[in-house]
Amino acid sequence: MGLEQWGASEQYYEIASVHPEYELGRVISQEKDLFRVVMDKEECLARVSGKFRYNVSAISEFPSVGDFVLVEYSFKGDVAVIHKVLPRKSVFIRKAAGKNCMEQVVAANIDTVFLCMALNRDFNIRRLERYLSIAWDSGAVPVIILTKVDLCDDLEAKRFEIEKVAVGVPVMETSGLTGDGLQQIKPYLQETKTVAFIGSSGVGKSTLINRLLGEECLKTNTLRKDDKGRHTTTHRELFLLPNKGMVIDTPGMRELGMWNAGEGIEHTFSDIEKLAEKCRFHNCTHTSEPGCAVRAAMEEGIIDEERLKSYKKLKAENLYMEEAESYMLAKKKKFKEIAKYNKNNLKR
Ligand SMILES: Nc1nc2c(ncn2[C@@H]2O[C@H](COP(=O)(O)OP(=O)(O)OP(=O)(O)O)[C@@H](O)[C@H]2O)c(=O)[nH]1
Ligand SMILES: [Zn+2]
Repeated sequence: MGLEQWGASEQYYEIASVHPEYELGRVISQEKDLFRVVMDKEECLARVSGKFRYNVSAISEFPSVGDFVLVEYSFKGDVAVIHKVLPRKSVFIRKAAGKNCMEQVVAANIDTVFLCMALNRDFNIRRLERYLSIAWDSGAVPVIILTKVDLCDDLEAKRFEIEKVAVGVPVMETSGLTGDGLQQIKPYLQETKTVAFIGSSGVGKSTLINRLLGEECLKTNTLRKDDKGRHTTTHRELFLLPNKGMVIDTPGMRELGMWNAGEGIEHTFSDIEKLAEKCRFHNCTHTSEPGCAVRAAMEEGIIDEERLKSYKKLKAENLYMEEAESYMLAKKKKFKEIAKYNKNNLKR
């Protein structure tokens, strides 16, 4: 079975066979510059090679949880060396938190991305549009998981709001407390498939995963717990569900900034995009131009004003980051940023 149970396909083995000096592996967790990698028969800790570090031209090129990599591995206990990250079939990227112009890979090679939002105060349709945009851009298939259904007393109203923004996306109502709705998640947990749980801190991602692990009869629960028996996710980690694929748990995110997610935004707001084709000016900003089909639709109540605002905001933010990045690349500042990232990551 080996690495196949961790999702390694024929294609990855083929690429690896060109480099017999290296072993194929998958990154299952990361702490600073140290990666835990599973291989066909063994597991090891690994760092990227100096050459890799030197040649990298974007921070997103560094290995991340879910990545398939080629490692140089000799003895158990030794820190192995990562030489290559294999092409990703999907990657969920956000702008790293803070004022910098850096991207952060949240998870790679995922099949389904569970966008988790709690049905209590965390509920925020505008944030969901943001998550959906990045998810559609990632190449993974988004599914919306509404959590803490036991705490919700206006389910109908919330369902109605979700329906307006999540066309064509499956929506599940769940409770990690009562176990409600868990059955709907199960069809996505399949051998060789990887799912990731993404959402704000405290929405109940780990509670759901714990339940899923429990119901899969995992004998030793590998999720770490703090002294209160509570689990707080501090870093991303990929878990194997026996015969039922893989799960990536991610720490809760406060900010989810756009990073080259233009196509995802277009997909998420395809209703507005379609209307925009009918605007008189092809570069219409849908603010005050005559013959604007988008504003007309808004005035008729077909499009929510808040949704239009959200669309414009995400587009502007995305464009700003794209421009900032090309400016940094042109001024070679991007490389300084990578060097700084390298330095910070090597500090222990
Ligand atoms: N009422 C209720 N509480 C829940 C439910 N799921 C989780 N909780 C509680 O919400 C808190 C946060 O749950 P976690 O599973 O740690 O949340 P998380 O999304 O993994 O949080 P981070 O690890 O910080 O990202 C805990 O106190 C849970 O007991 C639920 O369905 N209903
Ligand atoms: Zn317009």
